[in-house]
Amino acid sequence: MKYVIGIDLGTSAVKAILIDQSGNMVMETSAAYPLIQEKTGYSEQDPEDWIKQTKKVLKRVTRQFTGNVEDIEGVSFSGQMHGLVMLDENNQVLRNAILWNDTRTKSQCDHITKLLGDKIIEITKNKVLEGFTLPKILWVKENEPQIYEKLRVFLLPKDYVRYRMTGKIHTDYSDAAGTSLLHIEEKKWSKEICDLFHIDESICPPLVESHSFVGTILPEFADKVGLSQNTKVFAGGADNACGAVGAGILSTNYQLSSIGTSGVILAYEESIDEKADGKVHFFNHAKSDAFYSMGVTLSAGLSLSWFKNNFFKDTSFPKMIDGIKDIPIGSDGLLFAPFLVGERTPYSDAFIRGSFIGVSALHTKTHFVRAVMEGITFSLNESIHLLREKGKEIGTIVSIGGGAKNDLWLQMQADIFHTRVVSLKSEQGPGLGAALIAAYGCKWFATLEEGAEKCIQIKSEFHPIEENVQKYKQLFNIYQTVYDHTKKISHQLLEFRDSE
Ligand SMILES: Nc1ncnc2c1ncn2[C@@H]1O[C@H](COP(=O)(O)OP(=O)(O)O)[C@@H](O)[C@H]1O
Ligand SMILES: O=C(CO)[C@@H](O)[C@H](O)COP(=O)(O)O
Repeated sequence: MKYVIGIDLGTSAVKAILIDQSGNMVMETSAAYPLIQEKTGYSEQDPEDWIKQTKKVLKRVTRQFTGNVEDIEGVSFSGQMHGLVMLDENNQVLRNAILWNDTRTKSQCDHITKLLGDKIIEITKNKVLEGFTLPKILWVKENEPQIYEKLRVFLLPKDYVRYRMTGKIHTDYSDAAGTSLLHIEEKKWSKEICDLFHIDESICPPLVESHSFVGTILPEFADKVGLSQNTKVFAGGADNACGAVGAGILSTNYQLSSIGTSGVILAYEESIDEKADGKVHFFNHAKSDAFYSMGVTLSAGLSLSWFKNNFFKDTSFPKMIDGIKDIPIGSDGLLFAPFLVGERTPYSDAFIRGSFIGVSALHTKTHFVRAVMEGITFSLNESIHLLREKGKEIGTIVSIGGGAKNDLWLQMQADIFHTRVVSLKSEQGPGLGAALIAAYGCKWFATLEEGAEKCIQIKSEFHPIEENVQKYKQLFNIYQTVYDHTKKISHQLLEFRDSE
């Protein structure tokens, strides 16, 4: 029996899964690392933490593995998108990685948008947002010129881990798509954008397909983690693209809802969107020459973890959530907007902040838990709303990520999204997607679709309950007015805080 490993470099943790050639999930393990938030709006990680924890999960896999490690034929990656890792001429890391949820780059985004105008959407099919990579590069150029001077190549997070494993430098199209530097249709780094911002194109890593074989494991790395040096390494993809592969979003029949640190609603696209307007993201898929549209809630799982860490520290997620059964839909008039770190879809506003509205003397801590979960799901529903407006038919939604572990939340998704929602045997969509990419690279399957068919198993399904749907529709209409009503107050509060 042969095996492959999928490594998902998430924001909160790295997860590794081992699958066998029959499509069974043999092992699943994870190791966490911290976020470094030196100032408000900043979000960084030390790439060395990724390496340490990736080695730890791989060691765990090989220690528990009862077969011959030579039979672990391939490895591939899924990674948090957009993060900037800067390497010098000796491929040494120059500074902490600046992550997708870091919002320090407002002025760089304004500058890019001013200089490029409509061209940014024409070339990259997306607006430029604070989280994307190009504005981060420009921020370092302006604010840390001594570091920028030494920059020889930048990588996305999972590409750096793969580099340390293989000694080879690449990125794949699905991750490159989130940099604001890729010509999405031509699948080339945009010379026009590089030239306009005086960026040497040589800092952009060589581009490959997600299933491309990029090398084998360096002897020292292999020894350390117990893998064979012959294990083949395949490029992998952006976590949302891999999540889509791991959830079988390889045709227009299914859409994806992912509640990780961020939240995502994603729809498969067969061809380039000639009419992309930047309201939702449009990126290259990890499946060759396919694409996807996606809306992002910046603080989805993060909102619930934030709430738990502050108010339910010693309670588990299942126990904390269980109480919401006894709270009615709408949390007795309490509404939450999950803008803890700004919001992407549909507002693209790094400075909006979250709010609880309607707090009254009858509300308990558990009302707040329900309100947080409802607010996150309403935010995701804004992306569904935009996709429906674009003419997308929302059929069955496959729910993945930490949020898919809870049946009450899955039912809430079905009721708010007003569609059938299914959960999978493993909610680790991106890790499974990475494993499927490795398996496809190893030629276990003729297509990714065939692999998905064999490996993805539905666990349970949830149908909208009409009475709930109607109540949530009313509430969603109210939710949609929160941004406009709180924008000015939010911005004033940030000004006040920053003037202190
Ligand atoms: N048992 C659970 N039920 C519901 N939500 C959960 C549960 N466990 C974790 N979560 C949510 O899932 C999020 C983590 O999801 P995950 O997919 O692991 O994130 P990432 O890939 O960003 O590291 C947490 O922030 C938390 O809000
Ligand atoms: O910025 C985006 C997508 O554009 C995020 O979805 C990141 O890719 C991080 O993902 P998680 O760690 O939340 O899975």
